[in-house]
Amino acid sequence: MALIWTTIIVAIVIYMFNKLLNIKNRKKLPPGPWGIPILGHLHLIGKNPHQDFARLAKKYGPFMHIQLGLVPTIVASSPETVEKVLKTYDHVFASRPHHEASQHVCYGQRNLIFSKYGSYWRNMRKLCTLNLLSSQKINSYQPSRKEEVSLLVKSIKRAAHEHVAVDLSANISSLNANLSCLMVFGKKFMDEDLDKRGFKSIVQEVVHLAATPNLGDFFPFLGVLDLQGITGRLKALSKVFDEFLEKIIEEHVQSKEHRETKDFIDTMMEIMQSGEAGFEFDRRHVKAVLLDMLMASMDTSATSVEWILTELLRHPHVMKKLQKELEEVVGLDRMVEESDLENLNYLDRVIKEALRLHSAAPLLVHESIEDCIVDGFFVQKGSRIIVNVYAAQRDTNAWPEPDKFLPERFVESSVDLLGHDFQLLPFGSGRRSCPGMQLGIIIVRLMVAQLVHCFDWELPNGMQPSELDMSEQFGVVTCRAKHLMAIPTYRLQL
Ligand code: HEM
Repeated sequence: MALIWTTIIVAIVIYMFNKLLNIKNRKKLPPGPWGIPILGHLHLIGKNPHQDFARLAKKYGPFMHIQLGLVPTIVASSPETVEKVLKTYDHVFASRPHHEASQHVCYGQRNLIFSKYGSYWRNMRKLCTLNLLSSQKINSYQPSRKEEVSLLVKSIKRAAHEHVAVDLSANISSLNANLSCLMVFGKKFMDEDLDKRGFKSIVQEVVHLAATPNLGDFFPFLGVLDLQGITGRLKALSKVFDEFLEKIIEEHVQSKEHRETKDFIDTMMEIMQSGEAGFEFDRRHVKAVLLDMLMASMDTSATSVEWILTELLRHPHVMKKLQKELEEVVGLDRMVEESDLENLNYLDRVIKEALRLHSAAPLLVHESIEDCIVDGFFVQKGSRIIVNVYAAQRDTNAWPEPDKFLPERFVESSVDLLGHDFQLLPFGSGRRSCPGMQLGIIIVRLMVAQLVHCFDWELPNGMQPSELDMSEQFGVVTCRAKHLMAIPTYRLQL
């Protein structure tokens, strides 16, 4: 108890000291709501922070200042202010804040996703882009994508035969987990392989804990106390992961088998053993990046596909139009091939529009590495910089009727998904944008095209499209709160 009181008193003293400093320096901060001592604005943030920030931005503007505990925070919410953050001042805002979870799970923030901006991040990003995520590497996994998607279609075909509803969310997530494991480890993992709780549930627990607001992230001196017990759980999980990764790396090292398609472990271990990385690169770095690739690829693609299918089920006329395009380009006597994807223009529009409404990562979290002035407003070094993708992608100046699902809005538009346009950023933009974008787009296109081409879909229990629950569950990725269920009918003639 005495410890907690001491902590609270120290927090109050630091808070008052910061306040006094700010008053003395009289720097003009961006507009924002009044906060309360110690907490700042933490109490204004609920289960869906992207929606809470968007509501606040309507009142205080698209470049807003808030205080999350002891951390000064800027939230950019319009395409114009997002451009300032991710383009004009990208060199200042390209770092990441302290992240208690990745300190423990990702070998002291040695991974790419959470590493601070600097030479280590630059070297690691280059290494991953060139060796793991190049076009050549992505193409080398084409056969396993084809095989895994065909297996999913076969299993759904059985459900179609019995005319029963399938859990699309679970199936999509399982397929993505398999694709990621094949790419990273060279094999799929059964549930019991990682721990008796199961591979997927362990990964999901880490992802969930990583997204849970940790007091240590907002009051750094509270980190060691672990008042919420999150750090303890993360340390236990990181031990499970570490043993798992050690075991599988060892299997790779011992294996004399020549593998035609090298998985990420083969590639990373080769680089480590050759000593050619050109920067400190040992087993901890290999393991941190392997975890990155697993976590970054599994849920982002799955969530994107889940939301795209949700919107198609809510808008049957769009589903029909997409099926018509697939019939014209592919025909009904074969399945979609990756080479067909570039000819599917309507598919492209459907995907853009669904990711505009449901970005897997609605908030991008960066950190400022130095003091700077943006449009006359002071941004302090060490500020957390939040890009509210959700708000920018629904900005009324950029998007007429922003809440409506209208793939046709892209007919005359040159806006793409690649981060050139600050009103559509599902993969981010600038230095910290997604290096797995090309792979992510292929997987999403392929899965949506295949599921819509092979099957007609109807909602179970006579549910009307307008009755579909659209609640979101915010996290490292923001997925559907409830699993998507639908009844398939097979439609190909083969
Ligand atoms: C549809 C699928 C995907 C989506 C929507 C997505 C989205 C994103 C977003 C929004 C970011 C953060 C940008 C920022 O903070 O400014 C990101 C970062 C990242 N993504 Fe993806 N991603 C996807 C697939 C993938 C895949 C397949 C991989 C690798 C196998 C990957 C690897 C990464 C990595 C390593 C980062 C961190 C980059 C850095 O901090 O420098 N992503 N992704």
